[in-house]
Amino acid sequence: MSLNIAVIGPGLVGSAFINQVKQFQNKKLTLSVIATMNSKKMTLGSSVVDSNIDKFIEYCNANQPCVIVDSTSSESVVTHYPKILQKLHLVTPNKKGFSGSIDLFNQIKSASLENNTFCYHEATVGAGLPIISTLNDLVQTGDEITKIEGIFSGTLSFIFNRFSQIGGSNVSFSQTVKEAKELGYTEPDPRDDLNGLDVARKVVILGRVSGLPLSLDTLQIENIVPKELREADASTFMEQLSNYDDYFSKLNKEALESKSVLRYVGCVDPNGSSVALKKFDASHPFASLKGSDNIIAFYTKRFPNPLIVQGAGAGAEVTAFGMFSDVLKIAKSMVGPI
Ligand SMILES: NC(=O)C1=CN([C@@H]2O[C@H](COP(=O)(O)OP(=O)(O)OC[C@H]3O[C@@H](n4cnc5c(N)ncnc54)[C@H](OP(=O)(O)O)[C@@H]3O)[C@@H](O)[C@H]2O)C=CC1
Ligand SMILES: N[C@@H](CC=O)C(=O)O
Ligand code: NA
Repeated sequence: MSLNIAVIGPGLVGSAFINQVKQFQNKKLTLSVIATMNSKKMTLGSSVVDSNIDKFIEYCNANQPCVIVDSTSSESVVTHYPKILQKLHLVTPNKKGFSGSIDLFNQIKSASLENNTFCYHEATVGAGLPIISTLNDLVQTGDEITKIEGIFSGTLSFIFNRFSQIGGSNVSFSQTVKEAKELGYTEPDPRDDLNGLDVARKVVILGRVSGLPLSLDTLQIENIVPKELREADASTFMEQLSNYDDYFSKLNKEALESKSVLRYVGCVDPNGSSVALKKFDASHPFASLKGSDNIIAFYTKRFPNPLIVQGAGAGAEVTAFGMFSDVLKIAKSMVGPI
């Protein structure tokens, strides 16, 4: 059996995904990347033309079975999901469609259910870590979620694991942000991580998957981008962030004096969800996290001692893995075990 794949946004993550797919070999299943599209050009088979998402979808509809992989962070591409899901499957690491308007979220769910097309978005939370699939399994088997708490940002995990550690660190805050960007952990503009919005989107997604009608408008979100740099262009922001190193060093010093470290955490809680920079005692599991690891604790009726998932939560390869494993789930539903 052959499954076609069409990639919107062959950027950092999208290219890693395409490379992983190209290496796939299996006797029962062939995967072919038949089309790609960025904001300017699209390749449909062997022809290269100006980008037009309606034509891209038409081409995919004519080349079934097909999965569209949206690897952009575009607000406009996600508005096409209900249309895509009329005839095609969808896999995406793009958080916008599931954390923006609740109407769009519901339309996406309905389009998938009514047309029997799959819509998988594992990589929207914790990159390739099995977070969405675990949550869906818990909910669909009848467990009750009481709280989900964790470090959901690979970028903020990396930054605070490096910058705020017991025993001290000799790296500045701005330097850790630069490193996180160079390592491919950040959003295209790192302020989308530092302002808490990326974590907030993940909290909203987990809330909605667990049945809570969370929204970005009502969630409490702590923005740690210095006020003066919030409107600056992206390169000015990166250049001037070092002017605020002393501010972050002072916050860190205060935490270390009370034998605590700083960690940026998200919490899904029916009694009040939040996204904030908090102090954690050196003995807390969040305090000993390494690299860009995420740690997510699911507290449920069945798991009063939380079910914990931990591991690399950002980076092109692990994100592409999450997308690829979603594509393989779709393929296996068609071809059986592989
Ligand atoms: N980096 C990570 O660790 C993780 C990333 N993600 C998510 O993965 C997604 C991709 O991230 P990343 O690869 O780093 O981003 P990049 O900026 O590297 O790539 C984005 C791609 O999308 C294309 N694009 C943007 N807008 C449009 C549009 N309207 N139509 C068609 N193509 C468009 C860009 O093309 P052009 O060059 O023409 O603009 C580019 O090819 C994001 O949603 C991100 O949140 C999720 C989990 C982890
Ligand atoms: N910028 C995000 C990427 C994954 O969603 C992060 O740092 O976690
Ligand atoms: Na995930």
